[in-house]
Amino acid sequence: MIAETTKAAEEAQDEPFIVVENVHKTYLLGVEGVAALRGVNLEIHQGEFVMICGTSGGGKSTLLNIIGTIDKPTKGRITLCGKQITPRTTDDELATIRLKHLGFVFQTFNLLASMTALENVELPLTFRGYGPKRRKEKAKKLLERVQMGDRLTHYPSMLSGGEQQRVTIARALANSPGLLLLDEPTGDLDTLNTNNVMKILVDLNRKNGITLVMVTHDMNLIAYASRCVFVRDGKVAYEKRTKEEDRRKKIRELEEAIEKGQDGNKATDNLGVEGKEGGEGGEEDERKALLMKKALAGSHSVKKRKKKDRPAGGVLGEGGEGREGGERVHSDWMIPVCSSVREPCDYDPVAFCSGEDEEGMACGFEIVVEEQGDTKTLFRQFPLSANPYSNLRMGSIGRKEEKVKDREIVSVGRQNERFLPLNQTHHIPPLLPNLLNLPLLLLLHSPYKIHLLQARRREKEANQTMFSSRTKMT
Ligand SMILES: Nc1ncnc2c1ncn2[C@@H]1O[C@H](COP(=O)(O)OP(=O)(O)OP(=O)(O)O)[C@@H](O)[C@H]1O
Repeated sequence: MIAETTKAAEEAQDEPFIVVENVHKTYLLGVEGVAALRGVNLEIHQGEFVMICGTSGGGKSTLLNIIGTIDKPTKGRITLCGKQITPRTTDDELATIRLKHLGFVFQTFNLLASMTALENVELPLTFRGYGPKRRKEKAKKLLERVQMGDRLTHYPSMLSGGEQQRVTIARALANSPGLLLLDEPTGDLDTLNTNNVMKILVDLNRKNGITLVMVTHDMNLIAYASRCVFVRDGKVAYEKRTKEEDRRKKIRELEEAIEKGQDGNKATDNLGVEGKEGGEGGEEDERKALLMKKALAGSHSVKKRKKKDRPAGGVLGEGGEGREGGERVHSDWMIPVCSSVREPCDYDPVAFCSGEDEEGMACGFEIVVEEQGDTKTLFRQFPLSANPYSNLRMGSIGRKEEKVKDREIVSVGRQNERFLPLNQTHHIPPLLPNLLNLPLLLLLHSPYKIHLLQARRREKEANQTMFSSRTKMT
């Protein structure tokens, strides 16, 4: 009996964790479309660390997004954790798979600038209904796991790129995923930070048994993985396994490099702000307040983004407002959310409500969802003292009206308006650069059904087309 059980367990282990069968993906663009994947076949087993490499534009990110269910194949089949995914799989089913099994890490850190490291990690736990005490404890543990226990109250702008990426990894681990999908997680990092991130990933794989699939351009990294899959012209060109002894050697070298590197770099690692946990000191508080104001105003440094010129995964717009080369850059992507009064919803809508203070500075937001006919505030954050509704630009919840008095929302109750129309969403990018990550986070972490509209390149075009374009690119 025991022998049989063991055999069954071994066979289960032998079952591939991810099966990609003849997967095609064509993006609808122009008359012909873009064939990003043209018949990919791939199997990945539990506990593997697989890198996806290959030429630029070859289809790596598309493949990763399809494995991660944030994009759907045009043709072909994916089996993920024993569940078959086809073009007919519903968004609800996909959300459940993501919530149960998957964690995501992207090249750009996607942290919310107005929230501390701890709060950023708490966010997915909030979406999942954890109470404040429980989620704080869990978020703290996750941050300690990525060696960020001494940066809990730091805002993203106070953290180095590598530290921000570690916070993102902690956030991706919030739902205890069996599979972590990473799209060039070290693409924006220097060597020291790349080493730190790689060490964490290797440990997650080897010590915690988490399966990793990572897209990278960096050929120096591939020996950390057990296998590398090379993708070219929308197909798997070839695969290469790393010899276990080579892998061990590479990891040993990594550990040595970290030991040597960290001593010399610690002081400059976080913009000179040493981790003073919960510091009462006036100077520290002032510095934090200033950095936070800057972050909210979108003036924190935004690194050049490799994929700036197209929406990530074909689903979400990237961009936002920031400074590049000292210039203020406005996003030309729409924030792809919300339903409209003009078009009745056939899904649970999500609205963003945001406000700005007298100086026009973004100061808060909330997310409202509708559940069985009732609206409910899922998340609310008004970190600055100004009245966030003094100049309401966007959103508003159904059958309810909100007023703000002394920083607290005191009443609710407006009739006949569910949400502000979509044509007002173009106010958002200049208003809340910070918010651009929210649709992505909601998509990845919330159990709510969210219907994302394809981001449109130009506002003008978007204003004309958004009401009719409800569907994602498939
Ligand atoms: N949303 C989109 N709309 C239209 N075409 C897209 C979209 N996303 C990707 N593509 C196209 O699909 C092809 C594959 O893109 P993908 O991002 O998967 O490649 P990649 O191998 O990850 O590239 P890179 O290494 O440069 O990041 C490219 O030709 C790209 O231009």
